[in-house]
Amino acid sequence: MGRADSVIDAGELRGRLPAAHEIASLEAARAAIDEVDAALAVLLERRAELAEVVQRLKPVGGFAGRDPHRERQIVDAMSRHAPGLGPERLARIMNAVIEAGLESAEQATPRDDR
Ligand SMILES: O=C(O)C(=O)C[C@]1(C(=O)O)C=C[C@@H](O)C=C1
Repeated sequence: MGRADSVIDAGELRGRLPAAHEIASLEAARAAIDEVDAALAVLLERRAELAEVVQRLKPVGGFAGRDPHRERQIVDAMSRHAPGLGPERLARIMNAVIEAGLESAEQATPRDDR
């Protein structure tokens, strides 16, 4: 499902992650969560770095240049990989992720036009 030149194939990643239904103890479930969260942290940080680049390239970056259409596209695309979570929850999660990225970009490269 990933692009040919993609370094992260979402389908392949799903297969390598701990399978929830195979976990029976609290300790094992928390250990699996810790593992997933470590990967999530790496991905979230990289995503914020990429979003920062976008802010520098866009004619109007930061919160002032927020693009609801693009954000809907992101959630729709992600929904296909996370049908169990559902688009509404995913939209709330991604709203927080996007806002954190914009805040982080603002700190890294403060703009004087907002
Ligand atoms: O794609 C953009 O235009 C961005 O600024 C990046 C991004 C994102 O974090 O993905 C951030 C804010 C926009 O509202 C939409 C998407």
